[in-house]
Amino acid sequence: MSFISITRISSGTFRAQSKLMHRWMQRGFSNSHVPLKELTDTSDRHSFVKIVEVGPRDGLQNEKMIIPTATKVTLINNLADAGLPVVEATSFVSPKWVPQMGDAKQVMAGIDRKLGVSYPVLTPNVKGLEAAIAAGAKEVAIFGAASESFSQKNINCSIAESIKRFEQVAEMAKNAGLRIRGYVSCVVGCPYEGKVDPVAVAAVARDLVDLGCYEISLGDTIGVGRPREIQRMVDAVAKHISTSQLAIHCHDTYGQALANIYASLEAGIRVVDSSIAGLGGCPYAKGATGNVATEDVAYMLEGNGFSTGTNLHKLVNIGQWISSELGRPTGSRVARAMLAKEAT
Ligand SMILES: CC(C)(COP(=O)([O-])OP(=O)([O-])OC[C@H]1O[C@@H](n2cnc3c(N)ncnc32)[C@H](O)[C@@H]1OP(=O)([O-])[O-])[C@@H](O)C(=O)NCCC(=O)NCCSC(=O)C[C@@](C)(O)CC(=O)[O-]
Repeated sequence: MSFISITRISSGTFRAQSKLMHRWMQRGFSNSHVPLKELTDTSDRHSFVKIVEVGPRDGLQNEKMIIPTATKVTLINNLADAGLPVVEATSFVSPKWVPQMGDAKQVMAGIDRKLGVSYPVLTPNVKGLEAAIAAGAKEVAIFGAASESFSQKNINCSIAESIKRFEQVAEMAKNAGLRIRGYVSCVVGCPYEGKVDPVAVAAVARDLVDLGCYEISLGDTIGVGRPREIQRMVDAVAKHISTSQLAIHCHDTYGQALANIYASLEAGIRVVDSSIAGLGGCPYAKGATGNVATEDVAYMLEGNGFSTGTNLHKLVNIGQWISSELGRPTGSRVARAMLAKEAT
């Protein structure tokens, strides 16, 4: 298992980290359990962590009140301006299933496409893919699950059927020159089946890579995971897929998200999904709360020797704005703390 993506760090950093790895291996530790402090405590402390902002899609999809398209467009543009390299914009799913995403085409037509920023969209089937291509999407995401019941509830088919369906979507997407990201939901727990076997997660993740996904986002959909479970799960997946191709996607239902992200960093992951102001929840995962807040992730990473390319003050303001549009306080603890400090 590789502990860090060679492509994302300088060769000097890599050499320094390789030495550290070697030292730790000699002391009988596996490479996934080298203390993060030592991994990042090198001459070049700033290894980059890519934050994938999922607020406009995952964050808003569960909102009951239909949000104006113009608000969604402003949100996406502002998030890109705050330095986020990836802003998941919307999903081309059935509006009968997820009414909030019914304006996907209009959202894609309204946003500015900032150079260097990716705006992926979810496409569960060929119909969704065709609509996404027509709307000018350059990157799509297919989304499966490691739990049969969740797969049925979320996309109305079994895991095996979903992979078959995605085969066609992926083939068409590749032919159209699109990048494909893959999601695996319920990587530690399922709202219908309870605990999920890491082996099942690895199998779906491997299938998605075989279909051509460049990155697999491992989703703790209902936020039940704890650091050791997350680390065990990542280790199981990493037996089949390099950690340089993995992302972690944590919901914060039990308040474990940041700890789980930290555990994923220790396991070698360098891509983190998050949602501005902690918005979110999956319509087919009852009781699950929002994603981990982007502001909280950026604060933690930047304070631990990683760079994210984001502007925390801008993120806090955006989170505050969208939360007020939705009529609720921000779910970001960092934002609350910073705003309280500013107010004094
Ligand atoms: C997959 C389907 C479509 C199957 O749904 P189905 O009912 O089996 O599909 P169907 O092919 O029988 O079609 C039913 C109707 O939907 C239409 N339809 C069919 N497809 C589309 C489409 N793409 N766009 C627009 N319309 C569509 C289709 O045309 C038809 O319309 P009708 O003839 O009845 O008027 C449905 O189950 C669906 O849309 N599911 C999406 C659910 C969803 O979006 N869930 C949230 C995202 S996943 C998530 O949040 C987890 C994640 C990724 O964040 C990671 C994590 O946290 O774990």
